Amino acid sequence: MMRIAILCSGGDAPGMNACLRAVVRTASTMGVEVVGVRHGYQGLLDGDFYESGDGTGVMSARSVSHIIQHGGTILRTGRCDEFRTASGVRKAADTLVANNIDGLVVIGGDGSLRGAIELGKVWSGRIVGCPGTIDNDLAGTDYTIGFLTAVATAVEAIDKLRDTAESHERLFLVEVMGRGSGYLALFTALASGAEFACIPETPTHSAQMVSDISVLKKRGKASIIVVVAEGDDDGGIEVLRGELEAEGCPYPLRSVKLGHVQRGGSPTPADRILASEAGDLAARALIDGKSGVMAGRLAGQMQLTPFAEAIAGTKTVPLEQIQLLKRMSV
Ligand SMILES: Nc1ncnc2c1ncn2[C@@H]1O[C@H](COP(=O)(O)OP(=O)(O)OP(=O)(O)O)[C@@H](O)[C@H]1O
Ligand SMILES: O=P(O)(O)OC[C@H]1O[C@](O)(CO)[C@@H](O)[C@@H]1O
Repeated sequence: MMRIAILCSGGDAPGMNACLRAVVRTASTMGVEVVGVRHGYQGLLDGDFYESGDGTGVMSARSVSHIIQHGGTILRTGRCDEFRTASGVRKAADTLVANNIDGLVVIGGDGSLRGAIELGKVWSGRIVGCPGTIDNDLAGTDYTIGFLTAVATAVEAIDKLRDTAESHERLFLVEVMGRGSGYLALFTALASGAEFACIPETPTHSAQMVSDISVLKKRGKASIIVVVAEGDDDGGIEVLRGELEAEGCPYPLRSVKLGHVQRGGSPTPADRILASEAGDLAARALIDGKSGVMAGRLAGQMQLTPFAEAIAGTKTVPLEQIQLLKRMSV
């Protein structure tokens, strides 16, 4: 009987559970045993398996009942420094061999897929990835699992901040996550009606911003929301706040970091469906003999993309949406 393992790695993302459920159920239906690995790659180093009750670590279709709606991951996740070393990767491979594992599904972001590439160099088993990260920084999929939920969470927070901004006639700087990508900031800004998005992909000029903000003030805008990506080139939300103040920003300023709030919570239906489709495709592909590929959805079509292409950094925020935000902020 074929045996595959599954782990979640990197930051948790809403929909990881839905993806896990899909892998377990599709594989079980195809007569393949699924062993859950806890705490990401650290679990491979430690032989830390899902607590199945019988010591096998095997996840049945019932073990993933009613998790589709929950954020986080029942397998736990993690960032593992030892796995970044050659000896760590070797140790992980040894665990897989010792447990007769034929294939591995990795749910995680670009770092997790880099790790999968390294593992594939020393382990003869097959590896398939699913894009689980709120950053949306992987090519080979329009959206990563968790991204749209994180956008929804940030938008909900900004809707509340807008009430205060409007009542006090203030400008709020709101920092969102996204690591080196501006996707989360740009989509959050578009969906919340924010006036500006400061993202790593475009230069942030505080003097120009104050000039634009002053025009909006004259046009009668009571409040301004500026969404700032954590990876913005200007140096972060507090640096930008200081610059806007120094340049004579015509509104009183407040700054809010949304932080890890964006990572948690129940996945949206769109994320649950994407996660289910990706997990199902990953399981079928692995059982079919595929390896070194990530399951994603591009323009409505589920497809497999080689790891190297998925992490190549070729995915850029849509320029037309940057322009759309400008046209909406008048
Ligand atoms: N170059 C690499 N070689 C070996 N392992 C790696 C490499 N890069 C990352 N990893 C492993 O993958 C883990 C997860 O990577 P990382 O922390 O970058 O998160 P991620 O998968 O990009 O997810 P997220 O986008 O949510 O942060 C790392 O902690 C490490 O164990
Ligand atoms: O949870 P940690 O380890 O602090 O990592 C935070 C990072 O993880 C992410 O949430 C997901 O990659 C990034 O947006 C953020 O920069």
